Amino acid sequence: MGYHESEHTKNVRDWKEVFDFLTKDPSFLPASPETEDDEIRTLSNQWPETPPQFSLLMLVREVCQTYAREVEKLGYKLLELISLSLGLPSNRLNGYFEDHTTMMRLNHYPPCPCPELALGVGRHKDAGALTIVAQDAVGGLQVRRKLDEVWVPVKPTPNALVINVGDTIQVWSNEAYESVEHRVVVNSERERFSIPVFFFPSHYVMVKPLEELVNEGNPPKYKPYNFGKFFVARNRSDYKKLEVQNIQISDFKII
Ligand SMILES: O=C(O)CCC(=O)C(=O)O
Ligand SMILES: [Fe+2]
Repeated sequence: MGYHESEHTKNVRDWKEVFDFLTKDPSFLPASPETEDDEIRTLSNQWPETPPQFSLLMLVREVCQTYAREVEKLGYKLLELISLSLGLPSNRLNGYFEDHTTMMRLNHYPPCPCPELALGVGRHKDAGALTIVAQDAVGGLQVRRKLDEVWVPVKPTPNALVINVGDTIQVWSNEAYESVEHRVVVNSERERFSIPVFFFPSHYVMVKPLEELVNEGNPPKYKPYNFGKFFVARNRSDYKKLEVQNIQISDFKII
């Protein structure tokens, strides 16, 4: 985990640079998406080793970690509210996050000379449970309206956070909640900053519709899948050809 500027969405380099760090260090993910490969990879943050005390670097690290801790509290609160809204005990989802792989990202989208030819982030759905995003006043985040497939801007609101429901909650809730498709457009004049915190469950969690929510009248809409394998496959497929569809939860849909 650290700085890089080579994120791709479907083999197109995103017009952005990022700094990523794990909120739980170390975290664990499968080494590969192959089901027969049970090797686990250890991920660690790459903070500078010994920054001088009271340096700007030290301050940035502290501010980032404090912010992440607070947003994590909010994330768990939201998971509790989602559980209650589904008629479940408030702590129903907590066990899935014991060895979570939650990550915070600092996004910088520089001005782009040809914004019509590039995207800050190509269209995608977030694979995890929830994403909590702080964005500045520039704008650029868009969600795809299901009704007519029009891209609708998510207007920046001062002092407000954007909450994205991810694929995992769509499956757990058996589609009571839906993961929204979104993207980020860039512009030629103003740089943009955003800070998403991605809530990812433990890599070994088998994601499937919660048993309490399914019955004869509402049968499970998804087959179980391993979160870590799904996540790694999703990241890998971002480097495949444009025509190749990313792995999606629809691949596990029971029709
Ligand atoms: O920059 C944003 O507003 C959101 C970025 C995003 O969707 C992502 O990194 O998954
Ligand atoms: Fe996203």
